[in-house]
Amino acid sequence: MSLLDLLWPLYRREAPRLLVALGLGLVTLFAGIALLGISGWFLTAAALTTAGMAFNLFGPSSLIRGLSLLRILARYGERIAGHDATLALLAGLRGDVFARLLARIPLGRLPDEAGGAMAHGDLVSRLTADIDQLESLFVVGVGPLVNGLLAALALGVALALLLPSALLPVLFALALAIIGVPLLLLLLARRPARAVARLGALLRGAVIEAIESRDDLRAFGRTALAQARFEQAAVELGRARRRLALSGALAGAAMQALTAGALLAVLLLGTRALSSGAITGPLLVGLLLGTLASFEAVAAILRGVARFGPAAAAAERLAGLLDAPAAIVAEPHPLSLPNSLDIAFEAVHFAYEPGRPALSGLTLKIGCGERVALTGPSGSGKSTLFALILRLHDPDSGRVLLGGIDLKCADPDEIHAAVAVLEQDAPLFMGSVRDNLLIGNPRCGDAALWAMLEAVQMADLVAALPGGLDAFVGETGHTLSAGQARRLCLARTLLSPAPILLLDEPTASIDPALEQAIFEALPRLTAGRTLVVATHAPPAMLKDFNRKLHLCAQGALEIA
Ligand SMILES: Nc1ncnc2c1ncn2[C@@H]1O[C@H](COP(=O)(O)OP(=O)(O)OP(=O)(O)O)[C@@H](O)[C@H]1O
Repeated sequence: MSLLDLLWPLYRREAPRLLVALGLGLVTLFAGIALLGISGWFLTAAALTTAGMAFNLFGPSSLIRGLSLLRILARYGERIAGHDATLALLAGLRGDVFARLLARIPLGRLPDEAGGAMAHGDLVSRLTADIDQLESLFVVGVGPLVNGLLAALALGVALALLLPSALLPVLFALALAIIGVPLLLLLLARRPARAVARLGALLRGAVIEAIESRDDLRAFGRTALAQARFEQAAVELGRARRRLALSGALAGAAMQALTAGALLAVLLLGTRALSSGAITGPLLVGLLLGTLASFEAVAAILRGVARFGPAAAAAERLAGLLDAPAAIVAEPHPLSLPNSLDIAFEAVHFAYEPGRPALSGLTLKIGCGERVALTGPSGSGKSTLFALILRLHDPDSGRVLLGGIDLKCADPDEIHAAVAVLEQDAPLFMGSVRDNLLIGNPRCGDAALWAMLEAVQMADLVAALPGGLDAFVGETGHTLSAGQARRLCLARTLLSPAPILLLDEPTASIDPALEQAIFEALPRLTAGRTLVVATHAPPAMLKDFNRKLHLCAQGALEIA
């Protein structure tokens, strides 16, 4: 999908407001040109007219007042309509891109300049700064372009009627101003604009990385390294911005020179026409000021084009993101899952990267309602097995089935309703204890939440927090210890009504006494449901499980 495919429906939705903004922009522009032209003509005519001669002051002066008022009102309306529509457009675009991004996670390699998998900061950049850049596509792009073209047309018509001798040189200057200089600017700005977008993302990435790893950086005495990386990116960004500004300045100077050239042509050829009596003095002054105002409108195209470079670079980066293949493609006519959901792996091969299999030829079956402990050395594929049951990835070969249905044929929403997971690095979200628990089951009342907190030995702690269930646990749960955050995430998963529960290292960071208590509580908390726990806990703690599966590189070996 190209960015235009994404933008087009949004533009269509906002078309009425965008058209109003465009119309009001035109009124503003022509009121401005007429104001300048008529003022010049009026002042000159008034100066040339002797006091005793009849001169209608009232008509032109009220016209000037009227035009000034019209210009102010039209500009005000244009700003409101244009920005309103643009903000709605950006909000819609951000929502659409975010939804598409979620469908593509985990992202593979993208065709970005760095050539590697995308960093966290880069993704944030694409969703925020890059989308903001697209604002210029309408507000400083389309609007000024239409205005500039119409202003040039109006000037051409006025010259053709009133001063035909100046038409050709002014048209030449206009052609250069509308086509030549913007093209030159596009060419000059292309590379620095891309560099600015890329380095801006790098800088944001450096900040995010440094903040996330601040404690380790401090502990290892490597803060200077993070500082140096940030400064290096900032210096390079500064250089790219300077190159971008320089190309804009060069194009601006060229535009000024063209304006001066056109004014000179109108002045010289107009003076000649004045002496031959073809036009009057006030008309010449009016034409000169009209030329000035028209070139000002044309120069606005350049400002739009100057912003177009960064907007095009941002659009390229967004398109790169949107064109990434979806991690999972849903079946258009999925099969419904049955009530009895046994899990089966049939000769499953899966590798995150070619040549490095995470699961090779895995075959296993877990019956409905079974409690299974999954053990195995680090890297043997326990988390990968969970990811395949959730259909976060598809196997390279073989099949994963739920209730006899190949997951590739099932509805992803049904799979996710049937399977709840506690991931190894499950996050706590910004919000209260209650908000975090209700993610597992929004229908739970306070009594059920407290009962589950009791089961994971967190009730006393939460009761002691200011606000209890309403206590704020902060971004990534930083107000809790690692073990406490882990138990809150475990409670969240156990609250889910899903008939299959997958717990990946549920007792990581938890002391042995609590670990023992949690393993003892699991059969009661998960009664009647399928439970698979990936764990490195000692065998003595796993006595309540129906089966233990030991995973090794070649597949699953069952231990009695
Ligand atoms: N996102 C990923 N990209 C590339 N390789 C990965 C990714 N996640 C896991 N792997 C690789 O797949 C293999 C299986 O990893 P997995 O996390 O499933 O093992 P695990 O048994 O859960 O390990 P642990 O007990 O340490 O959690 C490992 O060799 C690992 O390096």
